[in-house]
Amino acid sequence: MKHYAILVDNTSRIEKFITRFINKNHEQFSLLNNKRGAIFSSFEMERFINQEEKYGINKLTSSSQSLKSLSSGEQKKALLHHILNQNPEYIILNNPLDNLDIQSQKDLREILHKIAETTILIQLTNRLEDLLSIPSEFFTFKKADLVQYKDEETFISAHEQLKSRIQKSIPQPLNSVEINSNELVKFKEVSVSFNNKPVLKHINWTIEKGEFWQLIGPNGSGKSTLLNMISGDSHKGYGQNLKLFGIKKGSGESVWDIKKHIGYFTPSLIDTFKGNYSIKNMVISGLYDSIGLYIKPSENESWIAEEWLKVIGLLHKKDIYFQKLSMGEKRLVMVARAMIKHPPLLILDEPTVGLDDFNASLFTNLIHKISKETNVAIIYVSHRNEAEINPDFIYELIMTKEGSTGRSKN
Ligand SMILES: Nc1ncnc2c1ncn2[C@@H]1O[C@H](COP(=O)(O)OP(=O)(O)OP(=O)(O)O)[C@@H](O)[C@H]1O
Repeated sequence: MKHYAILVDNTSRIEKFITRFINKNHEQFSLLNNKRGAIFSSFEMERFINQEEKYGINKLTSSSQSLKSLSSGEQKKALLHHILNQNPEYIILNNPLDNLDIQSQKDLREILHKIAETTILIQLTNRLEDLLSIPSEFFTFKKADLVQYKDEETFISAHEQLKSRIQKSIPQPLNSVEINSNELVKFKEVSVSFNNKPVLKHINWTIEKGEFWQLIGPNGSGKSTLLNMISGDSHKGYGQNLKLFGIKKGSGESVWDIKKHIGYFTPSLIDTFKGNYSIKNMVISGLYDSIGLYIKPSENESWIAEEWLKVIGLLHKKDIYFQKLSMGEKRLVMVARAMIKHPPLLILDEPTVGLDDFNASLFTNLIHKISKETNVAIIYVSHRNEAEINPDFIYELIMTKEGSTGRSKN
């Protein structure tokens, strides 16, 4: 049985490619047109979440917890379970390993190996390191062009060196944000549960100025829950022994007081910027923590935004609408926007998910430079060990039945 690997990048029209399978009019894969297929993809997950929100139908789990509130890894596992139950004749796997913890990645590779005996697998991946060992046919799909390689060796050697570097130094801020406390975040004996399900147990974690932390832990261990308590998006931080920038959470500060000290980026944040904003104005809006820019920027603000655009290599596109950029370019702009004021704390939640090798190397090189050239503290969450990411410390969540406990490591 033949299996297929297709290397995609951030220019690939993946949705269109997949739609052809759904509509059963794929010229290159016409042998699948009369077979029953399934799609393991974040697009498909979004479809199930929308269905639940609009019609209250949850086809993926039997639990009362909403699909949307499942962690990203839990969502993927629920979708996989649903697909396998349907015994499809072929499965399209769109970046199947993204969002999964290390053990779950291993488990998924094994499961796919087993079902490959009876099910045709078509793996779309934007990271070469994620290639499954099963495929016998190798392609690239860039923009809308599908190109086949004669064998695996030719395919791998054609794509190994996709790396990029940022040459310019990180610009200094126009004004520095003053914080009196050296301790930016301090969790002391913090425990959290959702509907009586314990998630975090006795968390003690202190982040000081300028420190670079990677937060790790299995799917569902509470990483995003911890970050949401810091960034102000979760009420779970109130009534707890949690200090942010030297002030106890819940002692009268507004969400905006906290947000102005934090730069935050997670890929889903991009969806909140739907208006027609030029990328230069997008970067400037980071000075105001606003979505869109409602004032005429000063000369200095305009200058510093252009300095940032030079760093990320997009000055020539400064007047282009953000919506028109590629996925990799959008993420660089979002980091420039988060960093323009040099917030004391930069939070990055699975920032490279969905990026191709070239854009992931550019993105992680930018994070590396920020950590070396500024005094901004960073919390970085990822299941991948990206080459450029060298944190000073690791905070690891270890799952137990009573909730995850945490430990710090250098
Ligand atoms: N609003 C909610 N209601 C119920 N349970 C929730 C809610 N939000 C989160 N949870 C649960 O809390 C646990 C921790 O979720 P969280 O998203 O913090 O995990 P995570 O470590 O970020 O996981 P992943 O690596 O998969 O992204 C999960 O089991 C999740 O289902």
